[in-house]
Parts: sequence; C-alpha cells; structure tokens
Amino acid sequence: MALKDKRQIGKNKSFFQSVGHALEGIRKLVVEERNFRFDLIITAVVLCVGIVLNLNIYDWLWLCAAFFSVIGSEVLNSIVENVVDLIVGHHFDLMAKRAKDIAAGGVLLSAFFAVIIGALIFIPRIMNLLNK
Ligand SMILES: Nc1ncnc2c1ncn2[C@@H]1O[C@H](COP(=O)(O)OP(=O)(O)OP(=O)(O)O)[C@@H](O)[C@H]1O
Repeated sequence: MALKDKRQIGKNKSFFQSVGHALEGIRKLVVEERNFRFDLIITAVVLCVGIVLNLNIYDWLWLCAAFFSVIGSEVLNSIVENVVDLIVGHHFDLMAKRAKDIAAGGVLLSAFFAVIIGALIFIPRIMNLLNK
C-alpha cells in the first residue's frame, strides 16, 4: 500500500485499504507518542499481575474499560494536538493552548478513572496475599 496511495486524499477504495490506513495510524501512535507507549507498558504490567493473581471475568472487564478509556483519550489528545498544529503551526495561540490543555485534561481524567479501577481490584487482593 505504502507508495501507491501515499498522496491519496479521496475515500478508501476497499475495506482492506481502510484497515491498512487505520493500522498505519496505530503505528504512528506507537512510534511518535511517548505517553501512548507508556500506557502500553503499564497495560502489559497490569496484564501480567492480573494473570498471576488469577483475576475473575468481571475484574478483567473493568480493566478493559479502564484500558480503552485511557487509550481512547490518548488518541483524541493526539488528534487535537495534530489538528491544532496543522492550523496554527509553531505560533503561540491562546485557543490552541486551550484546546491542547483540555485534551490533556481528558487524558488525566481517564487515567484517574483507571487508577481507581486498578486500586479497587488490586489492593484487596494484595492485602489478602499479605495477610496469609
Ligand atoms: N501553539 C500553541 N500555542 C499555545 N500553547 C501551546 C501551543 N502548542 C502547545 N502549547 C502548550 O504546550 C502544551 C504541550 O503541547 P503539546 O500537547 O503539543 O505537547 P506534548 O508534549 O505532545 O503534550 P502531551 O504530553 O499531552 O502529549 C499544551 O498543553 C499547551 O499548553
């Protein structure tokens, strides 16, 4: 796909082309967004600890909700950053600051949600293990 549609501006011609562009978007997030990589590392650690602690299906469902909430807001934050940069370039602009700060606030709120979920799931189990 790479060279053939590098300068494509029209609609995708097939489902596979859509998926290819979506995967390219995810690759960009992983390669270019430090916070996105950090989220993936934290998720991998939580996954390992969850497997060791033998979490139940409801715990996993809540952890999935927390994961996708953080990832979703990271994606929105990246979109806002890119669109704002596209519009204002490297100029200081109060509306640009406002948009980027609000997007970053959204990430912080979802990270807060994830921390609460993680604490509610892991703290009682770890306390149980320590009390044994
Ligand atoms: N064009 C601009 N005009 C005014 N303020 C800006 C502009 N670009 C960035 N900022 C300020 O700098 C902050 C960081 O910018 P930016 O979000 O682009 O960097 P980042 O390191 O990718 O952020 P994040 O850690 O959220 O991914 C913004 O939240 C905003 O306060």
